[in-house]
Amino acid sequence: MSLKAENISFSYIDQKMVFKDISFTLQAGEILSIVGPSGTGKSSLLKCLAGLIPLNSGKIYFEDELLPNPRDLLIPGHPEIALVNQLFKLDEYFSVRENISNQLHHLNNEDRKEFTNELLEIFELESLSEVKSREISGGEQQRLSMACALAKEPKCLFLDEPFVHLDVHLNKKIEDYIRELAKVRNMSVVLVTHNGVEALSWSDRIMVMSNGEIKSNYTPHQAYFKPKNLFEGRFFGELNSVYINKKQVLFRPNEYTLMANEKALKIDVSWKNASFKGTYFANYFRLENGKTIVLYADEELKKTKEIYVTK
Ligand SMILES: Nc1ncnc2c1ncn2[C@@H]1O[C@H](COP(=O)(O)OP(=O)(O)OP(=O)(O)O)[C@@H](O)[C@H]1O
Repeated sequence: MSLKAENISFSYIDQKMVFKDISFTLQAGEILSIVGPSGTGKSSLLKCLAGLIPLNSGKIYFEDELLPNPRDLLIPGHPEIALVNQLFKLDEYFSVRENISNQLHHLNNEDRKEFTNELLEIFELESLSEVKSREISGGEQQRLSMACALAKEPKCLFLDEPFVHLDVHLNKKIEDYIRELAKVRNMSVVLVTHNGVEALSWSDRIMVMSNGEIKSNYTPHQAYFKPKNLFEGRFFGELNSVYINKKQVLFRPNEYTLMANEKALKIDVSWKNASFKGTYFANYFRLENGKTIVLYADEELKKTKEIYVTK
C-alpha cells in the first residue's frame, strides 16, 4: 500500500466543506483517476493528499507513516510525492534542460544527462532545450512540469488535468511512458480530470467524485459499460437513456444491433442526421417520445427504422 486516506475532510472557509469523509487506499504502482464535475473538490483533494494544505479532520498515511501537517513544516509537502498542476513552479530563469537536470542531483553526471535527454525526447521538448522556461508556451510549460516531476523519481505522482494542452499522439506517448514507470518503479499515480474518456485508457481504477464525496469506484470497463446512472456514465462518453416498460435502460452508442434479435430490446427509431467522426459516423435518431439517441456505425443509417439494444 502506498497511500491511505482515512475519513478526510477539508474546507477553505470553516462553514463550507469542500469535501467530506473521504476514505480510500492507493496501491503501489496503481494508476487511479478521480473524475468529476468542475468545482467538486478534486484539485483541493490532490493538494491535501500531497500534504500541501491542511485537513480539517481525518488522516493520510504515506507508506504507513502519518503525512505531516503542512502547518508543522517549513516547506509543505513530501519529498516522495510530486504534484503537477497549473501552479507547478518552474525555475523561469533556467533553460528547459536545466529545469529537468536540476531535479537529478541524486544521479551521477552521465546518468543525469541520459535521463534528461530521455525526458526531453518523451515530452518533445528537445528543440526548446536551451530556451528559458519563461519563454515557452503554456502547453510547453505543462509538459516541462510533468518532465520535472518525473525527474524527481517520486513514489507518488499526482497529475491535475494533465491533458488540457496535449495533442492526441503526445497524450498516448506520455500515457505509455508513465504506465511503464508505474510498473517498473512501482510508482503510484493519481490523475484528476473532468474528462472521463481520457481516464478510461490511463487508469487501473476510477473514482467518481461529486459534491465533495466519492460516489463510485469503478474499473474502466465498469465505468464505461456499467455506470450506476446517467450522470456518472456521461463522463465516460455518449450514453443513451430510454424507458422501456417504465424501466430506464442505459446503453452506449455501440451496444446495439440492426439484426432482429429476440433477446434484445427492440426500439422504433427515425433517423435524423449523422455526423462524420473520422473512424465512424454518429447517427442521431428520434424516438417515438421525441427524445434523441445516438448510435455509432461505419456508415449513415438513413434507412434504419428499428434497432435492437444488446444490453
Ligand atoms: N484557494 C481557495 N480559496 C477558497 N475557495 C477555494 C480555493 N480554491 C478552490 N476553492 C473552492 O473550492 C471548491 C473546490 O474547488 P477545486 O478546485 O478543488 O474543484 P475541482 O473539482 O478541482 O474543480 P475544477 O475541475 O474546475 O478544477 C470550489 O467551490 C472552489 O471555488
